[in-house]
Amino acid sequence: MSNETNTDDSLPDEEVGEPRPENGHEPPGDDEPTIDDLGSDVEVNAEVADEVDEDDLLGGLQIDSTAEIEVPDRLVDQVIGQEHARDVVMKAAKQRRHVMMIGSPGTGKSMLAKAMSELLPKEELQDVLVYHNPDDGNNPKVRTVPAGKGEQIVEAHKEEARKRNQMRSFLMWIIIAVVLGYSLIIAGQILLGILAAGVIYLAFRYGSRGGDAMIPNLLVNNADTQTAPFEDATGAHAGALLGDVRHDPFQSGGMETPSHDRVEPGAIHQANKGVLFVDEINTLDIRSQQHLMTAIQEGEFSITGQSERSSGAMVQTEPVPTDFVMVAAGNLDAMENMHPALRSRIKGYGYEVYMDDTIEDTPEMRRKYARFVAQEVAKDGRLPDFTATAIEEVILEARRRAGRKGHLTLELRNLGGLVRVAGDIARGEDAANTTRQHVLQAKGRSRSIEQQLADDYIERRKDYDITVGEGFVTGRVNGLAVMGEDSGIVLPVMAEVTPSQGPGEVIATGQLKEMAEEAVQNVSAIIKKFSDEDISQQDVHIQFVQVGEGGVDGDSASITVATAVISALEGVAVDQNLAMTGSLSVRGDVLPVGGVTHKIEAAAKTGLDRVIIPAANEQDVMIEDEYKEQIEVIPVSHISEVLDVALEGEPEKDGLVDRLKNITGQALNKQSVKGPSSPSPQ
Ligand SMILES: Nc1ncnc2c1ncn2[C@@H]1O[C@H](COP(=O)(O)OP(=O)(O)OP(=O)(O)O)[C@@H](O)[C@H]1O
Repeated sequence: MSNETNTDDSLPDEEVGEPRPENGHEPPGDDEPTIDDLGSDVEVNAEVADEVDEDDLLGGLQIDSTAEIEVPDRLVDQVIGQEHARDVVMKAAKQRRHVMMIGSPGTGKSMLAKAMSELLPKEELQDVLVYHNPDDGNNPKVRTVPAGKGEQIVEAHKEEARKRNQMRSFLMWIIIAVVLGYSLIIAGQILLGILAAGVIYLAFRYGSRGGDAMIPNLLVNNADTQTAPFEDATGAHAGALLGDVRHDPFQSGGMETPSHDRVEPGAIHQANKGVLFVDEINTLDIRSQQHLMTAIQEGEFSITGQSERSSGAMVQTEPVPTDFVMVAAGNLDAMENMHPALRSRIKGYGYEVYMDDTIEDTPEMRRKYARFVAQEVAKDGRLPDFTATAIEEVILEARRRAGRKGHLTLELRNLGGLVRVAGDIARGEDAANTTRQHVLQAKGRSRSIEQQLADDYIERRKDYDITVGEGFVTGRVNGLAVMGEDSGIVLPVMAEVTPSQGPGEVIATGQLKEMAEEAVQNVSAIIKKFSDEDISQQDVHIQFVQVGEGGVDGDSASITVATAVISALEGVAVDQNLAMTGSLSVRGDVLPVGGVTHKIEAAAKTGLDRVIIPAANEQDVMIEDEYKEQIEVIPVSHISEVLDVALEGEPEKDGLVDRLKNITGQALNKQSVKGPSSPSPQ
């Protein structure tokens, strides 16, 4: 999904409420660049087949390795997918607007923010100097000059001070010579002469410090900056974000460091005329968020000591420019928990954009993924080039990780991790190229913590034979859940239905209570419709066996809970060689859930023979070849089909299960989509 504020070109600006200018930022003009005129149509610079075979994993690229793929110079051209975000970043760079990017980790938020800094005009960059204020030592003066001038000014002051010091030294030695000469030769007082010379020396030393105090402190130096600054203030403490004034242990008596020399810039000052990037913005403390807001609003922010007990707190500079464009990033939580006024400031004066997690799998896109592999190889600088088949394997993995038919994942940081591990393996073997074999090995090695935990969990369960049940058990169903982002796990659910003293209750523990209650409510509506039984008069106990290390996503276990409850209620046993995932609607429909591929693989790894998934998810199944032979996938669209597959034997005539199983009008769809068909109970 992609969504953004105020970027729909098809609407007139007034109608969409184009953001208002702030800090003298340019109002949007008609000549805004589009992606095309800023060079979005980046084609991989290698030979492409005249007629592209739709199934060609390289999208028609005719290459032997990544060495033949040219990587574009500009970061903005290296971004894969995220067309909306790219478009927004380009507009925002032109108009100097703030941007909020919300989306999954590793989808290119900081990359785009950095790309934005490359698009900002370099000519506007400034240096900032802090001067001693002779009228008020605690209120240093601030001056702004064009980039590169700051160093020259400081050098000129240093040169002047050097000359002054030379002059003073010269004068000092003459006076010392005169005093010593007079004392020794005329007065004959050696001791007094040496003492007087020492006093003169010290007086000159202290005196010269006043000259040093005139040298300004070059707070922000953009002399060698190639692009507009990019400052990452993620997780910065107040001093690093807002600037600070160091403590001075001497404070007075001639030994002190002048206050302007103790001033340190914050990220907001260093980002002046550039981009300030803040990831997980909600993790900044409220005071910092408020100050950030002031800096955005005023375009300048004085620096003061951040620690109240330090002498730096007495110092406050004149305002220092903070004319930056802010790119705030994070996931949905970050947006909800950020300071509301800061959020509305970004909203009112900028754009909001939701990052895509996946992108449509087209030949053009696959060519860009090939370029992505080349980019990662070039960025690392040490990895052997990837062969064409190695690139194909990475693209296959991008498909698999998308978890959505016809799409490729855009969580490219993780995919880049796979590229690096594969390259490192090849490098370790001194191979000339990274091959498909290396990528396959890397897939095994670059397992996330959750994956390792899940695999370990599956191994241990095998030891105790907890999950892989032979035969049929009443009230116990193998559910499936996802740990982290990419690891499935088998999660058995147990149900027991007992008569209640008062109104019935759903008794479930921990984080899953809510989900269990909803599942039981939905199944009780269905049960009521097909039998005289009212389970609201009974206590339903639900246990999720050994949950703890991971979580269950949303209501994906609700058909599992429903099946366990029906099984317990009717005393009909459930096939233990089967796992299931799916969300249950109040009408008994089985609705789609996330992570089906990982769940199916977990069931296969655990040794189960069959797995039920929602029919709507059938297209998302991208299981590895090795599991295809091991497990039969049964897509279903109604709870009646689930019961049909999962429950043992023929139901009692006209009983609840019989009625549920025979719901008319439901197209039963139980063919296997993957693997050999194995007998499934009808
Ligand atoms: N859309 C993309 N196109 C090309 N490379 C990408 C893309 N997204 C991520 N990458 C690769 O992943 C790396 C990390 O991405 P980036 O730091 O921009 O992610 P992020 O969205 O800011 O994540 P987080 O919020 O965790 O910081 C990039 O340096 C780049 O190599």
